[in-house]
Amino acid sequence: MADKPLTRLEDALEQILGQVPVPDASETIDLADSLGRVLAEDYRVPADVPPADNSAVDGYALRLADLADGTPIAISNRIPAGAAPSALTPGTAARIFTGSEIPEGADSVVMQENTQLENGSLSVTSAVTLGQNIRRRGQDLAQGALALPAGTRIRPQEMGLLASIGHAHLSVRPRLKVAFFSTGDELVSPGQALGPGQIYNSNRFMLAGLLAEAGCELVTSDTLKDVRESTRDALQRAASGADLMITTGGVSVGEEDHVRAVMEEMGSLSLWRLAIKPGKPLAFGKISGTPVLGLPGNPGSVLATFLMVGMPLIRHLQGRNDPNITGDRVAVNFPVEKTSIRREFLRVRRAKVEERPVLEAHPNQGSGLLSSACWADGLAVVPENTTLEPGDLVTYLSFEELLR
Ligand SMILES: Nc1nc2c(c(=O)[nH]1)N[C@H]1C(S)=C(S)[C@@H](COP(=O)(O)OP(=O)(O)OC[C@H]3O[C@@H](n4cnc5c(N)ncnc54)[C@H](O)[C@@H]3O)O[C@H]1N2
Ligand code: MOO
Repeated sequence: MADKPLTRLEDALEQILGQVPVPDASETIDLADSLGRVLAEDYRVPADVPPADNSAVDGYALRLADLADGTPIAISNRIPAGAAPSALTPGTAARIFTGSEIPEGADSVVMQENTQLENGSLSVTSAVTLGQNIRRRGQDLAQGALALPAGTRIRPQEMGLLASIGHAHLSVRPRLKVAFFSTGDELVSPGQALGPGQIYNSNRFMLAGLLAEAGCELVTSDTLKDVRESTRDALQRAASGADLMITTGGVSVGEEDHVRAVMEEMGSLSLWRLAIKPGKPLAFGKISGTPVLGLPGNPGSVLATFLMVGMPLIRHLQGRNDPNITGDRVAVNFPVEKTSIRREFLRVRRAKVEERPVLEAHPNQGSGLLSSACWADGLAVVPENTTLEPGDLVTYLSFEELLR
């Protein structure tokens, strides 16, 4: 398998997503708890929002024609928000407030700053147009329209919108259950003293953060020794309780790289080695039917491969319908002098030079490093077999967009 050409990222994603059916389970939750969840069904609008024409300002509701001769008009009514107004007496105005329903017979609202009151009669001090300051019934959402389709990930604005159409409970996809394993004899948990040859396990914590941002439930987070049998046992045991398993490390070519070897041994390794940098040794397969994404061990590679491969897989498994991530085209302010057959993801930061956006690259792009990942706000995509000169445009993917 090592001799096979490296797989292009698009082909890898197509292969991975093609092997993984979207689960169709759902559960009912309170609207208040729905942030970050994914709608399991379409939500339609049961009744117009807003339910009636209402005022956009504090002022006076009147009939435009009654202003024609310029004489002041009497104020016949007062309509606080929440009241059901009676019809406007012809030739008069009604005191009205932002959000109050427009009384029948009124066709315009004048802001109170553009009026004068004298002896209880109203004069208008600026030009009025028909219908001004009236928010029409159904202008936000018309009855019967699709408010939000199944597959929508709920942000605060979706919570507000679902509340505005009266839903206290929602049908959502169950949170994706993810089992995570970091592998490596050298790994020690922060808080303990480092012995010779040891390093702190950073992937475990970075993955916990990434999975939380992605709205997943972390059902297992274990650290495995570089031992074939225990790696196999741990993955087999976790498979039944997880929708997805993610590992870091152990996917390269060394004899201590057991994750890939276990997948291979069990006949479930369907993808290995991608034409991306960092992240070449990424492996994908299934164990007891559960997808396993084997990310390389280097922490910089973990971040890039989680964002570029893990996130599309997670979105797919969550049944999400969001549009593809396209990024922005931004000029680089650095050269890339050496070509590579692997598409490269550089840790970059968006900056401005003479008011024009440019990308700066961190000088140290080593895949073992996280300092450059913390400095950066996104990834610049250098296509395969490409050199760049300052000023050339590349695709910039912000971490924010990638984790959406
Ligand atoms: N002969 C070859 N050697 C390597 C190749 C290759 O093609 N041929 N590929 C290199 C590339 S690229 C990568 S990436 C790494 C990936 O190797 P593994 O996925 O097997 O990862 P490990 O060897 O287990 O670890 C790599 C590196 O990352 C450190 N690490 C691992 N886990 C953690 C963790 N949880 N927290 C912090 N750091 C971690 C580990 O100590 C190693 O330094 O292989 C290259 N080699
Ligand atoms: O693929 Mo490795 O992640 O380049 O260092």
